[in-house]
Amino acid sequence: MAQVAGAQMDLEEAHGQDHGHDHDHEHHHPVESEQKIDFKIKLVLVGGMMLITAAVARYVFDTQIQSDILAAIAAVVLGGPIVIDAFKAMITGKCPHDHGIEGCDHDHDHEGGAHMEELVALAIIAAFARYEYLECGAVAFFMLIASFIEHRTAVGAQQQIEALIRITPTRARRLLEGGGEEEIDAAKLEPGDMVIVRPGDKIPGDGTIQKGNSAINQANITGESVPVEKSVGDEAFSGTINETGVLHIEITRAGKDSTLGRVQDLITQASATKPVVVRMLDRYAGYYTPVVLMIAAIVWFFTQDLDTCITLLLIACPCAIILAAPTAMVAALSSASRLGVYVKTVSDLEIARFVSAIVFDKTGTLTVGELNVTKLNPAEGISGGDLLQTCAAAEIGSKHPVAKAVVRMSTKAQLDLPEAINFEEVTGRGVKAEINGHQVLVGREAFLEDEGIDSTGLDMQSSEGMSLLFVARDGKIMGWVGLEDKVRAGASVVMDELEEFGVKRRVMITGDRRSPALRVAQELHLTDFESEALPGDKLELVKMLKSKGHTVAVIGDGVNDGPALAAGDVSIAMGAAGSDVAIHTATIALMNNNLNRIPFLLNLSKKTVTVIRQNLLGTLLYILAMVAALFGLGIVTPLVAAIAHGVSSIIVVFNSARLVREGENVVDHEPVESSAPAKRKRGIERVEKTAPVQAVTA
Ligand SMILES: Nc1ncnc2c1ncn2[C@@H]1O[C@H](COP(=O)(O)OP(=O)(O)OP(=O)(O)O)[C@@H](O)[C@H]1O
Ligand SMILES: [Zn+2]
Repeated sequence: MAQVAGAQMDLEEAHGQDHGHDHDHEHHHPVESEQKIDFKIKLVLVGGMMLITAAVARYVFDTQIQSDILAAIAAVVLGGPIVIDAFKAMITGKCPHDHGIEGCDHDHDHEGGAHMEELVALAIIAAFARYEYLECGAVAFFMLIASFIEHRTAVGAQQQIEALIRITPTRARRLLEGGGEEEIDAAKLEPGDMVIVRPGDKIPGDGTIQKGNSAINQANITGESVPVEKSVGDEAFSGTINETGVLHIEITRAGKDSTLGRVQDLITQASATKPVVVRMLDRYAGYYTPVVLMIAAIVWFFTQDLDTCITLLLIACPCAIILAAPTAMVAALSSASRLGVYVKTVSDLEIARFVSAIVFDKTGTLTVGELNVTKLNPAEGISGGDLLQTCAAAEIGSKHPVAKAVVRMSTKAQLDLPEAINFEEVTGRGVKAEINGHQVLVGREAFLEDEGIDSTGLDMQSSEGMSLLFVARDGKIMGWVGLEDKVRAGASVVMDELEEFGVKRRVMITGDRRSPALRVAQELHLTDFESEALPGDKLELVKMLKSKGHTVAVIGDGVNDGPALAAGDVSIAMGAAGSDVAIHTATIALMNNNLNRIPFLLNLSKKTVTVIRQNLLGTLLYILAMVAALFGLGIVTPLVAAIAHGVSSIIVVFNSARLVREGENVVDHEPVESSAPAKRKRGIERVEKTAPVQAVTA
């Protein structure tokens, strides 16, 4: 009980952060279902009271007539809707157990072909026909209670979708060109609009901060508990909460196109997909009801005892079986999304527990991806300033982390950058541009070599552990720029957890040089690494690992690694918030950059499957025990069966709800952790002796 309440609190909290003006909005679907559920609650309360009164009346009065009249009314009040729903379902072929999501066709798919209320409806009718009103009412009562609990707990798919709809911003304050501001519907925002967001307000769309700085609580989207400091030039996401400062934001994406909109799509899609077990059950579902009815008919033929038949129908009603997998899946999806992990189809969640090899990208995945220029090594006759200036001028058009680092450094050094023309970027290799009439090349050593540039004369002594950019002008080498990156905080802990989980090969592949790659590989206890890789090599690596029988997960930032991501059995895009590519190419979108979400995901997968198995096995045992008790001992009556039926569904729902709490102990690390360069070299030696790291190709 407490667990489920806790989960609901989380959802509620997300709602509670709605400061002020967002409250009075209307969303037709949740409102509709709320009404339905409210009505059901009243029904259950009224009916339940009458039943209890009827049961008491049976003992108080000498005759049974008073009790019977009350019980009959209760039976009609409680059982009526169930019988009507079941009839409707039989006629339309739709599952009566709708989750209240309007226009969501997947509902009846969800429950498969087994219309779980048909058998109960039949039992209700049979009991009513035999004047067993009290039993009849009790059956319906427990049935309603069970379905009510399913709806109310966080296990209801709808709960999760509702929570996301609640965080959708509804109002925005748009800045007018002539000064001043107007309040408009957030849905009416368009790219290019400038909005003002005050502390406590929700950010109405994705956009870039143009003025001000603030701490932004992004927990809604990225699952990071700690607010993120943002200032001019940073990206802000729809539905996140501005905590401290006043911001002017230029909208880049609004409504459905925003990160929030995409996340909502992902959740809706994911809860419409089916786990493998359910697909299997579906195949036989169509036969289930007829078979049970036949058995009941045979039993009746031999025993002539309608009570036994009614009891049998109740025992055989597969509510708990039908709830077993979907409730667990939805609970797991919801705890994943709380940590910023969005799974597109539930089968990915099932596969994740088998992962035995993981391929990581280096830059931006295992490392922070924010490089720093730490050394300039100009060739003879070239000044350091000239080298950096030329390099930065050529790189200004590139979005690669190395390019950003070089440009940032040149700004710091207050260099004026001449304009580059005929800029061209060769993916994973480097850039070409014309600067002040000179042909400039910047990139990896092999890139310059291919262009016929000789870099052998350069001093390479101090390049150990650094990423290098080689710069050439008019066919002559100018020198290299040395850059360094930091390994992500907590990455080595994550690697240890992965090893413990059974991920035998933890492989890094990078386009970078061998020396910095080796450094990262050793620092993180990776099993293999491949350096100086070309974009196509990632795909080859994934294929190779698969051919060795591994279930492979690929983790990247979605840039340049689309094919490799697509080839993985599971693919995870890191830092997917704000990146359309990443959300589209990967099967799992990780909205933040915390590597600790990976072991969490693998463990969640394992636990989810365990919970599903517990649910199924437990239910089967319960059914067998009930059947044995019915025929062997004759101690099971319709009333007992009705209670047991409701209880079994409730147990399944609560067991699944345990998954909602998964990941509550996942802590986010401080964003940056650095290893002091001086210690590093000695470190390498030590690690090498204890944990040999081999190149993949070897
Ligand atoms: N815009 C660029 N300017 C200069 N060099 C580049 C550029 N893009 C790529 N390179 C060179 O090509 C190499 C490989 O780039 P790539 O993007 O494939 O990998 P990476 O960023 O080094 O690492 P990872 O593969 O781990 O993300 C880089 O290390 C760099 O030397
Ligand atoms: Zn049932």
